[in-house]
This record gives sequence, C-alpha cells and structure tokens, in this order.
Amino acid sequence: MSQAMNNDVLVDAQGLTRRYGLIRAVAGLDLQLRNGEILGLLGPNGAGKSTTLRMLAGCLAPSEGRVLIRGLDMARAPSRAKRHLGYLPERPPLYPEQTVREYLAFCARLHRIPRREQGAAVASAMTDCGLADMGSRLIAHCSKGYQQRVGIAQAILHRPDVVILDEPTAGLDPNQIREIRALIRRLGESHSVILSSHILPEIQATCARVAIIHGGQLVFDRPMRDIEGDERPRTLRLGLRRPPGEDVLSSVSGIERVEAIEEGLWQLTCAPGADPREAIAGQAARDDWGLFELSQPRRALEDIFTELTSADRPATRQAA
Ligand SMILES: Nc1ncnc2c1ncn2[C@@H]1O[C@H](COP(=O)(O)OP(=O)(O)OP(=O)(O)O)[C@@H](O)[C@H]1O
Repeated sequence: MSQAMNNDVLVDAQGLTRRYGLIRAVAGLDLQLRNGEILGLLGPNGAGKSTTLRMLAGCLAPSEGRVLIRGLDMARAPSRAKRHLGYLPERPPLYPEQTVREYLAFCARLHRIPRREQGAAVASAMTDCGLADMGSRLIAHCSKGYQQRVGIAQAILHRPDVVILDEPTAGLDPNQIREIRALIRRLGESHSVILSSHILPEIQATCARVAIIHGGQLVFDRPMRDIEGDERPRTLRLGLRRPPGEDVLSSVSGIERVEAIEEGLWQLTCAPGADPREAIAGQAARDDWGLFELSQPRRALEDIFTELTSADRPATRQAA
C-alpha cells in the first residue's frame, strides 16, 4: 500500500460530544481512522465507547461536533457516507427465525446492493466470515460465536472501506474469541477497522493502534508499536549463574545503574539512547557469567490503561 494511501483519512471525528439529558457521555472527542488501520477503542464500562461508535456509524446524532467519512459529512449526506461503512452494534440485530442466507439476503437489500449482485455479495461475505457451510442453518440454532460471524458478515456485505465493531467478542467463550479475533485480523487486510473493547488483551491481539477513552474523553491515542516498543530499552533484567561483582556490571558501556532484584538477578538502567544488550551478552560469554536471562520488561499497555483510567471520571454531569 502506498504511503499516500496510508495517509488517507477515512473517518474523521471532530469535537464529538453527546449528551443524554444532563449526562455528557462523550465530550469533545477527536479521532481519526486512516486507510489500512485497525484501531482499538479501549475504555472501562461506561466510558463512552458505544456512544462514540454509534455516532461514527451515523446511528446517533452528536450533540456537537461532526463526523466525516471519506470527507462526506454524516449529518449532511448520511446515505452516501454510510455506503462506506459497515457496523456491528453491541447487540447485533439478528432475526433468529431466519436462516443465515435469508438474513444476509435481507441485509443485502437493506444495503441497497443491486439485485443481480446480491447473491454473490452474500456468498462472498459468508466465505469471508467462515459461514460457507452455514447458509441453511437457522440463526437461532447457531452458536453465539457463529451468530457473531453472521453479525460481522452483514457489516461487510456491501464491501465498505470501514468496519465498525462494538465489543465484537463480548459474551463468547475462549475458542470463539480466538476465532473472531482471527477473523478481525483477516478483515483488517482488506478493510480499515475500528473495534471497541474494555478488555486489554483483545486490543493487543488485534489492533495496530489504540485509543483509550475515559469519562467520554480521549486520553491516549498511539500506535501499538510505540507501546510494545521497538524503542531502545530503558531498563533491562539480567540473570547470571556466575556473576562478577556489581562494579564489573556497572562498568559495561551503556549501563547507568545496577540494582539487585534477588540472588543472581538485576535490574539495569541503561544510559539514555544506549542499548548495552550486545555488550553484556558478549562479555557474559567471554567471562563465563552463565547468562540465563537478558530481557526488556516493557511498559505494558496495562500500566498505561490503569494509570489513565483509574482516576474517577464518570460521564460528566452538567449543571442545567
Ligand atoms: N440512552 C442513554 N440514556 C442515558 N444515558 C446513557 C444512554 N446511553 C448511554 N448512557 C450513559 O452514557 C455513558 C456512556 O455509555 P456508553 O454505553 O457509551 O459506554 P461504553 O463505554 O460503551 O460502556 P459499556 O462497555 O458498558 O457499554 C454511561 O454513563 C451511560 O450510562
């Protein structure tokens, strides 16, 4: 994909605010989705994720702010903007008495797919979502995991650029969760995706970018690689069976500080910009230190999430 394509902004939310009576569920939120991205919207229960996604999907009008989809204003050109979007709400609107194929054919009509293309669109969405053999199964008889696949299939029937998934693995068992995550990653190869979750590993397993929402506000928005880091390490954990004196460890180039954790284990602080891993491993081999661990404890997303969302910030109540 070209750089220019990568920089295409498909979804541009500007100053989104939504009030429910006196409650401000979302407050001045700016968010962008670029072509080819899988963006995770992470936040504790009640943070405003569903409200945000409903506004992005054009199902709920913002009290303030606007949503542009490929530059089309959702408030002014809703049908044209929505053509580029597929949306799986928190509770997918399935009809249990229909078969999978009947339901998707019905959705194809709702998406205004031309009649002669409907059969192919349904077949292709079923294949993409691992439903190829499930066409004649009643939705009521599908497992929760398969029902979720049907929900995702209806969201991609019209081949939208952007797929919005609200808590796509909520209520599924661990196997179903793994399958749906794999499906989302596959979707991400041909669509741009925004998904919400209050579960960290969910976002870590599927998303290239994470935005954290708390109390209706965006408090964090970064590529996952910045967090899980290919940056130079700031601290290292070192384990040695036959350690030299700490003064020897301190003298390795690039090590600023050495602190013992327990017998044979140290935490090393690296000098700014330095990466002493190769020097440590080399010296350990030469001098037979019995190296058994040299690792980089990463500042996990969990720390960031806890730090940013532990402050009490319920949806803001406004004075009348
Ligand atoms: N229709 C509504 N009327 C009144 N308040 C609402 C309504 N929908 C949501 N809220 C409130 O707005 C806030 C944000 O809710 P929202 O559902 O967007 O959060 P969420 O992050 O999706 O949480 P969850 O994971 O629990 O669904 C909450 O305080 C919620 O109680």
